[in-house]
Amino acid sequence: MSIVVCAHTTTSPHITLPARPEAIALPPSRSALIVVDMQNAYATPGGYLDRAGFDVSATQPVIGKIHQAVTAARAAGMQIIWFQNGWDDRYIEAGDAGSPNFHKSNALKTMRKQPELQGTLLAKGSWDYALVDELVPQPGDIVLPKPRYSGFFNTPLDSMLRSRGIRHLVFTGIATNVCVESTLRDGFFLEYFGVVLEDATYQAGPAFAQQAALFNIETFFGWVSDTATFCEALQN
Ligand SMILES: C/C(=C/NC(N)=O)C(=O)O
Repeated sequence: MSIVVCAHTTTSPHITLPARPEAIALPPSRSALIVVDMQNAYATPGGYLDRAGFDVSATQPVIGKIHQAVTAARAAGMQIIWFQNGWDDRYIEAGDAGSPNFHKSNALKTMRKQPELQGTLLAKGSWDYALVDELVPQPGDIVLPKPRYSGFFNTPLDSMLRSRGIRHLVFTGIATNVCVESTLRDGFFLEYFGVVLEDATYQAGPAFAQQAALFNIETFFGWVSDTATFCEALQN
C-alpha cells in the first residue's frame, strides 16, 4: 500500500512527488519554489563562507540543479522566491553586541578579525550580497531580503504566501543546515508543508551537517526529494 501525504485543504490539481519518508501531494498553483541565499557569499570562492573557512568548492553542481528546478517549477506555474541574506553596509540591521547574531554570525566575526573586509561581507549592494551570475530572477518572481537565518523572521514572507494561497514550500539553496532548515522549521510551525530537494542544497560545514539536516527534515519537519524526481513529477 502506498501512502501519499495530502493537505486536506488541497482541492487544486496536484502532482504526487516521490519523497522521503513518503510521497507528498503538491498543487503547483499553491506551491512556491524557494531558492535560499544563492549569493556569492555562500556559493562562490572569495565570498563570505570561503573567507570564513568553509569549503565551497562543490557548490557549482548545486547551482546547476537549482537552475533545473527553477525552470521546471516556473513552467508548471509555481511561484519562485529568491532569498537574499544580509544587511545594510553599516550592519545596523545585523544587530549590535546586544544581539546573539552579533556574536554568532561568522560573517560579522570574520570582519571583526579582518577589519579591511568591513562593509563587504553580506552588505547590500556588494558583490558578496549579489546572487550568483548563473541564477537570474525573472519578472513575476519574488526577491526577498532577509536579515536572519529564517526567511520568516522580520520579513513579509508569511503574508506573501498566505495572500497567494500557498501552503507548500519546495526548498533549494545554501546552507541546508542553517537558512534552509531554519526557514523550513519555522514554516512547519506556521502550517506550511516543506520539501527539500537534497541535491539542490549544500551545507555550511562538514558533510555530516548535510546528513543531519536532512535527517531532521525527513524525520521531524518535512520531506526530502531530489531535482530529477521533482522535474519529472512536474512534467507528468
Ligand atoms: C552560516 C550562514 C549560513 N547562511 C545560510 N544562508 O544558510 C550564515 O549566514 O552565516
